[in-house]
Amino acid sequence: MTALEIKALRKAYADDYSGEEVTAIDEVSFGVRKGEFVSVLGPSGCGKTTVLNIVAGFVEASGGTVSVDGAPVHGPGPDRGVVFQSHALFPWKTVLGNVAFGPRMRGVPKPERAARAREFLDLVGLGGFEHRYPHELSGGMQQRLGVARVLANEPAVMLMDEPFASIDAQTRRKLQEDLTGIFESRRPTVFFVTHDVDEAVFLSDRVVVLSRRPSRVREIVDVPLPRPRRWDTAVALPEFRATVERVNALLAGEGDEDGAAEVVASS
Ligand SMILES: Nc1ncnc2c1ncn2[C@@H]1O[C@H](COP(=O)(O)OP(=O)(O)OP(=O)(O)O)[C@@H](O)[C@H]1O
Repeated sequence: MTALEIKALRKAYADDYSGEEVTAIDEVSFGVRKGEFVSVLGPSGCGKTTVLNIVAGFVEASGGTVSVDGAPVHGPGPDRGVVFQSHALFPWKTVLGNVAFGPRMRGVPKPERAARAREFLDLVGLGGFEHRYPHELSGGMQQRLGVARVLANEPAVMLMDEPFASIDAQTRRKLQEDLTGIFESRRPTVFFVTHDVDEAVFLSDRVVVLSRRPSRVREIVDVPLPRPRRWDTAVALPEFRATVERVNALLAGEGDEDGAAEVVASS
C-alpha cells in the first residue's frame, strides 16, 4: 500500500536578485510504500529539501499533487512528522515533556502519554534522561530526542531532512545504525533527504536519485541488502558496493562541477 504519493510535483521560486522565476523541481513523481524507507539524493541545490518541505506542507507546490494515505496535502498536519537537521526541540520542556507533547495535543490521557514517551525514549536509547532538559544533552542525543518525538506521534510518514549532517562522523555511524534498528522493529514509513550516498544506501529500501535543477527523477535504485543491517557487515557485501557505485554513477553522470562534486564521495 502506498503511504506517500508524489505526482508531477513542480516548484518555481522567484530569484532573490533578478526576480525571475527559477524552476527548482519539475515533474517529480514517486511513491513511498507503507513501512518503506526511501531516501532522496541529488546534486547540491537540486531541490531535495523543497520536495520534503512541500510534502511537510511548509511550502506550496507550483504544480502537481502530494497525498498521504490517499488524502491530498494542503498544509502541515499530524499525519507527517518532521525530524530537522537542527534540533527543533522545546528548550523549556524536559526530555519527557518534549516527547509527550504531541500525544498531549492529540488528547492522549496523561498516564498513557507518559508511558508512551518512556517507551520511545527507551527505543532511541534515552531511557534515564527523562528529566533532563535539551541543553543538557549532546547533539547526537538531541537528534535521538527529535526522532523519539516524531515516533511518539505515530505519523503516517516520517520526514527526515539530513538529520545527521551536523553530527560528528563516528556518532553519525552509530545513529544511522540505531535508526536502522528502530526502523526494523517499528517499520515507520520514512522519507529521508541526504547528501551522503553510503548513508542513503545503508538505510534505505530504495534511493530516489534526482537530476540537476530543474530536477526530475533520474532513477529509483533498489537496495538489495538484507535486514537487519549493521555497518560492519553491510559494507562487506558486494551488493552494498555495487549499489553505492550505481548511485554515484548516476550522480556523476550529471557532468557539472557544482552538482555531483558536492555529494559526499563514498570511500
Ligand atoms: N525560498 C526560496 N526562495 C527562492 N529560491 C529558493 C527558495 N528555497 C529554495 N530555493 C532554490 O531552489 C533550489 C532548490 O533548493 P533546495 O534547498 O530545495 O535544494 P537541496 O537539493 O535541498 O539543496 P542542498 O543540497 O544544498 O541541501 C535552489 O536553487 C535554491 O536556491
